[in-house]
Amino acid sequence: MEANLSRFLVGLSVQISRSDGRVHLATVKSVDMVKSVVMVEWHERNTYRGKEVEIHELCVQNPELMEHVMTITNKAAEPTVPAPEKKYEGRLRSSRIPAPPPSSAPAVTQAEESVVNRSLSRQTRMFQAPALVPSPTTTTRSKESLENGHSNHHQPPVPTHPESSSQRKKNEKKPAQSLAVAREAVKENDEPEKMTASLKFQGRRKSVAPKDLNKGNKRQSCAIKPPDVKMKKGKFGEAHRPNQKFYEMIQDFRETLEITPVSAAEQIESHKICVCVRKRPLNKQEINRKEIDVVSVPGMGVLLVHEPKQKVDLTKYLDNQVFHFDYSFDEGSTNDLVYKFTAKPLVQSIFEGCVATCFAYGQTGSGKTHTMGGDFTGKQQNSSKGIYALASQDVFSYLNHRRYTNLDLSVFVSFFEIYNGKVYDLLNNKSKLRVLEDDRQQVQVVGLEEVYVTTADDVIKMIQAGSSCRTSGQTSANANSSRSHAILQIVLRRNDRASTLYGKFSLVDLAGNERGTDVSSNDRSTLVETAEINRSLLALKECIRSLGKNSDHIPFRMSTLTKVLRDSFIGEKSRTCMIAMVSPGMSSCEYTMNTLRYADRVKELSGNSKASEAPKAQALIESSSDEESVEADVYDAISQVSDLEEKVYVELQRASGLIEAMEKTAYNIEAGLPDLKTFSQKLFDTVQALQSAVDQERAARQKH
Ligand SMILES: Nc1ncnc2c1ncn2[C@@H]1O[C@H](COP(=O)(O)OP(=O)(O)OP(=O)(O)O)[C@@H](O)[C@H]1O
Repeated sequence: MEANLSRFLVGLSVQISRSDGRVHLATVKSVDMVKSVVMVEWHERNTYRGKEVEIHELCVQNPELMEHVMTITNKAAEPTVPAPEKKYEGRLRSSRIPAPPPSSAPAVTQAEESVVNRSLSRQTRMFQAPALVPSPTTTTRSKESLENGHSNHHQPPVPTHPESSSQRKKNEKKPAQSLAVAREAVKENDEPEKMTASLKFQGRRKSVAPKDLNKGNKRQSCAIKPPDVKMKKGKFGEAHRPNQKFYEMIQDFRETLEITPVSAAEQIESHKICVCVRKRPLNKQEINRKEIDVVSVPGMGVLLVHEPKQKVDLTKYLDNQVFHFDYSFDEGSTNDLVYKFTAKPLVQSIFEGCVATCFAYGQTGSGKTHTMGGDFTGKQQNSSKGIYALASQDVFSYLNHRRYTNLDLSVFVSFFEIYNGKVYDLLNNKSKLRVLEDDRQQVQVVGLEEVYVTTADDVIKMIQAGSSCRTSGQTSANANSSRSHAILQIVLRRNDRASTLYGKFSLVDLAGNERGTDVSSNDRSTLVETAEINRSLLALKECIRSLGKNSDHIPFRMSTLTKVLRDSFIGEKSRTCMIAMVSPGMSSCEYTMNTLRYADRVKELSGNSKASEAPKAQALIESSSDEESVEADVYDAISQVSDLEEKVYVELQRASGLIEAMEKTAYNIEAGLPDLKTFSQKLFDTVQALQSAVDQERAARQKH
């Protein structure tokens, strides 16, 4: 039967429907009766793409086929099932995803095999399983990625285009292009002229607004009709993956993206303020929960969030938000690669006398500690693989470099944390320290241990000791790591009598921002903790923005964090880098958006960054339409309102703390009132007695 059906169907040109709603022609390449599907292929954007289509779905789409298929199916007398078509196994929808090697497949029954193939295919698309034999294009990319510092088993999910290298060269010349490519993808279904218009908008962040999705034909393809109209059945059924529809929409979207990951060979640009974003891979729990990955990193500083949304009429759609930073690192990027473009240039800057600061920002579990402190093998952290250690190694390389030896410098290290506005020394049994400011506005952390070090190993040992102290201390204090800021400072001092400060590098693992706007908790300590974190993160943002504006007013007194880092925000010699970490899962989408908005605001004024240059340059070339500039204005206004909201929120929290303190005082006064009354009565009695004694004395004198 399959042979007949194959003979009939293979090579036929048929209509297929995409999960984004498009219907177009494709050629049938093979038939798989076990799965009751056909594999179709079509040409799109200079490459061949593939997809599995269920036979019944094919018949619905191509009614003229129905009769023939029925005839052949009914005629099938022999129930023997030939070996399933292997050609496209593991490729599922994209013809560019590699197939698994036959030898690696375990011996399974046909039914099992079908299930195995399906789940493999699913994973392949998400995580590019390492066991798969790569196709020629993917092999090139894998090698290239490895060389570029991308770990093999975390290859980005979107395969490369055969023309990507030439395209990449083009992109290298035009940094803004990647954003354009992403936007093009966002609008892939627009008519060409609309698409051209859409590319003109080069704002920093762009939301493909849901309001537009169902306006006439415009971007209608991004929306899924409700089930009672005409809905494509999920390949694995909604029950198997809770958000199958969104998953398919995102996968289809990704097929249109061109990937240009950060390459280790790329030129590193020096920035006064550099803002990057790093996406971690889905973790085991998220994979077990069948969470979908809603973040795409096409590279060239671009990151997309596919925010799943649903209208009141149950229409599902993606609100695709585009963000543009100085660098965007995908889930395959190693700490080495991230380090190279973020902290490494800052290490060199401290040998030029700069005050450098590198921040890791993001929600709990997004990878801040992984990036700063080193990756984990089980529960063991490999401290030599984090930015702390990599920076320390480079500090000693530079120190011994002939270019800097005549500076006659020594290296000192301190490691402390800020929890609830208080500073604790992690190199001195977590002793509590005071922060003082002198007449010249110099801030001192009184008694902070500053240890002289001679090798990177010394620093790594101190990081390990400090981190363990931090963890155990927090357990006893009932606070977890994400609720405190940890700061490692590497200080260069001249070997003169005064041990003059020459350069300083602060590496900061910030408190998680995940509960930044959570006001549902009534627990007072949580509220105070949250208010403190909010205040410090808000203060940090304001200070970096002031640095970007070259403003004289740096609001560093707003929080202990910004107080102790005051030097970082002042003057020509300041260098700052923020790495915003994001978790890719759909359940983290809101936090991811908060993180990206925050980073976006930090970056906004960093005039020397690629991120802000791209739109400016583009604006010179293309005059944006009224609609676009209104959109940009609205976005700016929203950002300002959200900043104000944050400030109001912080002030409210502070006010509520003050009210509470006043209430406490009032209560104490009230509690002390009876005593006060008794005391005043006694005083009154004493005064009376004294008065009468005085009167008696006076009367006695008069008698005399
Ligand atoms: N880029 C990455 N690649 C692989 N695994 C990662 C990556 N980033 C984070 N992880 C893993 O995710 C988990 C959480 O990461 P991590 O502890 O660094 O998060 P965090 O943001 O520091 O959280 P917290 O604020 O709670 O301290 C760890 O098991 C870590 O190994």
